Amino acid sequence: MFRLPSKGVLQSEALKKYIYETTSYPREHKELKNLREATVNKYGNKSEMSVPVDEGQFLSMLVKIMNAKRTLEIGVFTGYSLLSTALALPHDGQVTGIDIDREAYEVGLPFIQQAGVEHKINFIQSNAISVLTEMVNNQDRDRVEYDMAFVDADKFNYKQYHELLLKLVKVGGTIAYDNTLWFGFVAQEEEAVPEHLRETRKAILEINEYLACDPRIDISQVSIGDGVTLCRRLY
Ligand SMILES: C[S@@+](CC[C@H](N)C(=O)[O-])C[C@H]1O[C@@H](n2cnc3c(N)ncnc32)[C@H](O)[C@@H]1O
Repeated sequence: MFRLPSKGVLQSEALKKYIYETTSYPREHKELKNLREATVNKYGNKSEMSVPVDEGQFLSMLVKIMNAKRTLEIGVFTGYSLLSTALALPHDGQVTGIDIDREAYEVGLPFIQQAGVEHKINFIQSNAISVLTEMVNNQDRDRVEYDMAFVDADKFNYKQYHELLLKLVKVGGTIAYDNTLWFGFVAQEEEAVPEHLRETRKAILEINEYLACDPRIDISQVSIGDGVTLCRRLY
């Protein structure tokens, strides 16, 4: 009798390679490819902090499906997800990207400029918690509501980001949290997890539980990249 392969097989490196080669790489924007290669050249292994090419396309699709016009990004690095978003936004759309590290953003900036979308980007070099807190405090004055937010920064602050973003993203809008499957280690016993990944895994397990119990949102866990949790604000 035919039996379906186990989930482990479905998420293998071979399958990832198949997805990249058949769907992702052929449709990757030239400047995203250039930015990705420049990031690898400059940062080596650390370049793995960038969202992978299929996740960039997923974000782009989300922006388009939602007809998003104003979005937030927490954690920019060299800008792979930022450029994916900016390319997907309409001409008068804007993504506000927040990161403490301007140097990394400047590695990606020439490719953003070459792609002709710099005008859609508002980069803020700062700690994201203080920027978001200020945005919430100035909300009456600024009256800006965001359609979408993508969170890809310090995992220990995800709960705080969630509380702030629920005040900034409009009802019906989406908040996407990256890395919520943490290399698959969320599903393993602590002893099986390399020691340097345990603390972050614990923070991710906590936020996953927190989000799963939150009645203010619809939720969907997506197994793309390192896991993306999609939350839709209900009220
Ligand atoms: C995983 S990387 C982001 C990758 C990016 N989304 C991409 O596709 O290239 C995480 C980024 O979060 C930034 N970061 C960490 N903690 C932060 C904080 N408290 N406020 C702002 N940025 C922060 C780091 O400087 C780093 O660039």
